[in-house]
Amino acid sequence: MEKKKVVIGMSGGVDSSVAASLLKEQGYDVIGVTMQIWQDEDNETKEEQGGCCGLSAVDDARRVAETLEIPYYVMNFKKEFKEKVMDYFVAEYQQGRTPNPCIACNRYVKWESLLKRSLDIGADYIATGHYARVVQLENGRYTLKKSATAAKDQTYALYNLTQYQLSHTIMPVGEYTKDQIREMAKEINLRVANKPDSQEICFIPDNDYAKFIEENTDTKIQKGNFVNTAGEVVGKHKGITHYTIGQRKGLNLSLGHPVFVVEIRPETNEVVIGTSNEVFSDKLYANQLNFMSIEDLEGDMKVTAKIRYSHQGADCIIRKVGEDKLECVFTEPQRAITPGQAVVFYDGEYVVGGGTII
Ligand SMILES: Nc1ncnc2c1ncn2[C@@H]1O[C@H](COP(=O)(O)OP(=O)(O)OP(=O)(O)O)[C@@H](O)[C@H]1O
Repeated sequence: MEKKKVVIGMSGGVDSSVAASLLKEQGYDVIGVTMQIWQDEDNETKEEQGGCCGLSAVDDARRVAETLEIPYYVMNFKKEFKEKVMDYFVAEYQQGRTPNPCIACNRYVKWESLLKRSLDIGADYIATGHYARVVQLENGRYTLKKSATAAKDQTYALYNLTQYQLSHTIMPVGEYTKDQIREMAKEINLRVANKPDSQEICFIPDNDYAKFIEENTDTKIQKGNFVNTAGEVVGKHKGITHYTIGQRKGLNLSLGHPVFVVEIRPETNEVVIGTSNEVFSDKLYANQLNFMSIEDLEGDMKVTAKIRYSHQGADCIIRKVGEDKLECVFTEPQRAITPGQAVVFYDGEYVVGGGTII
């Protein structure tokens, strides 16, 4: 029988390198691909342009491919990444929301663009080093199951993959712990075995989001008022792009008690601050819905919801309140429900679906 062909996205890190090796062991015909996504053309030789797709990533990935004796290519996805990830990131902040660029990158760049190009060159699947497991349920639907190590689980950032995309996806490292993956990397003599995990947002290496936004927009970021929940002006803010819900640091307000951002109002350029109690809420609405384990939501459903990557999850009831809108009511109020972030629903270990908090 002819071997199934898999394109593995290689970022030069430990996880995707071991994923490539596991796929080879499992008998697939494996092709390594590194996507070039964000570095500036003029700066390609600069060391600090590393990221997950700079020169050192390509060098590392190429060496791993040589060690594993698999064909290796570098593909350019800068246009897709700029449009679907960087431009979206800037636009969302300007609208007073807090975006999640990794989720946009996963769906549109990794799964839409890379999957398409991979199928075009004759592949049957794409694979990544994400900590998650693709499973097909008894009802025939594909979904994601949390990774064996809860602490590394990345299903949150993958909730919006479609059924078609999931049916062409393999995530080989989801069954293992990070320690096991590092062990395997050593066994197969991968030089990248001790490489640290990648951090934060890849295209903003110094983590200064506001500076990045300012440099990537023609619209001038305007200073405005901090107001309290009673509507009184209590200070001046640096521009709404500097803030997110729940933020306490960097407000430069001394009101005699701790204050937090509770709302951002782009239409009036106001940042609303409140007490720690006012950052809590027991309800959210979401749109841009995508369901995995179920075809659609009918009636009420009891699930666990994660409202940000680092959230441990909370019990709630979800129900549709429009064609592309749902309401989620938590058993206990949750801190800092943030518009623009994803909310992902779980039934035990399995992803039910998710959406964008509005
Ligand atoms: N530039 C890229 N080119 C190809 N695939 C990529 C690229 N960046 C990320 N990926 C794929 O997405 C997966 C998850 O990426 P993420 O940034 O979350 O993890 P990572 O720490 O880079 O993982 P790794 O240890 O494999 O480097 C990677 O394991 C890899 O398969």
